[in-house]
Amino acid sequence: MSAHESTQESTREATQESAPVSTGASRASLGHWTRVVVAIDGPAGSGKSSVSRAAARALGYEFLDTGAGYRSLAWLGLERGTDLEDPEAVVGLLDGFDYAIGTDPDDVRVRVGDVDVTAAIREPRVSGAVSSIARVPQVRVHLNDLFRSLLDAPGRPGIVAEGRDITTVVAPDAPVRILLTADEMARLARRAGELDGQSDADVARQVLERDRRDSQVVDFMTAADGVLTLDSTQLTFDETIDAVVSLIRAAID
Ligand SMILES: Nc1ncnc2c1ncn2[C@@H]1O[C@H](COP(=O)(O)OP(=O)(O)OP(=O)(O)O)[C@@H](O)[C@H]1O
Ligand SMILES: Nc1ccn([C@@H]2O[C@H](COP(=O)(O)O)[C@@H](O)[C@H]2O)c(=O)n1
Repeated sequence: MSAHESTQESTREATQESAPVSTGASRASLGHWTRVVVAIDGPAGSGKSSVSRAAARALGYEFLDTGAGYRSLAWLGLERGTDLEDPEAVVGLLDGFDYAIGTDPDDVRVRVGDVDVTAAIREPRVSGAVSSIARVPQVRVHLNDLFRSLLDAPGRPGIVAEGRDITTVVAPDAPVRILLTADEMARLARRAGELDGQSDADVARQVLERDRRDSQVVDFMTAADGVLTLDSTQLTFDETIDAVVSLIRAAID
């Protein structure tokens, strides 16, 4: 049985459960983690961010959007007029990079220095530039250290972290690891019309190009050993949230 099939099976079983929310972790070992760490990866538009956030809310967990860290560094580079194709110049941005992100799923404001960049980091100019800084190894090491410290920080009994390499690099030993996928047409349809001022064709080009560049650095299209695959192509948004919550409950109850 492939990882994909076995996960669909476990998703089906888990979705049928109606167990109450549990914040304990009796079945899955937390390992060195101080709380339940849920790692979710996937390509652009798969629903990682919105689904992870809603799942965290449903479970009373925190939520960590790791892409916001990369986007914020790209935003800083654009503000300073840095050549983002020059790895040395990009590494220079890390010196004194004063970054903060909220992990309350109801308050995910993002700050760089004194500037609230929550909205700015979603602008197309940032989406178009972010892959250039994400390919610099020193950037990844720096941000991964930061992400790990947030995952292990005191707070709620669990945290859902989403990105591209959370299941494989940031927290390969997380008690729950999920690859959230959806086929290309579904992902593009979900993204279509989301970004003001851009045609659907431009949005599609941007999403596919970002995936192409990002997948040269980390593999987020296939599940690593032990990672559950959840294909949301045929699921509604609410069904996807339910499936993710059920997978988490099944793993920790
Ligand atoms: N199962 C689903 N069915 C329909 N729409 C969905 C589903 N999952 C997510 N969406 C919608 O798809 C859009 C993209 O979702 P989201 O921003 O969470 O994706 P993402 O994987 O985090 O993308 P990116 O990596 O580009 O930030 C959102 O409008 C979200 O509401
Ligand atoms: N774990 C991660 C998360 C993100 N990236 C890079 O950041 C970009 C923006 O991420 P979104 O989730 O907000 O779309 C993404 O395109 C990657 O370049 C990453 O490398 N690793």
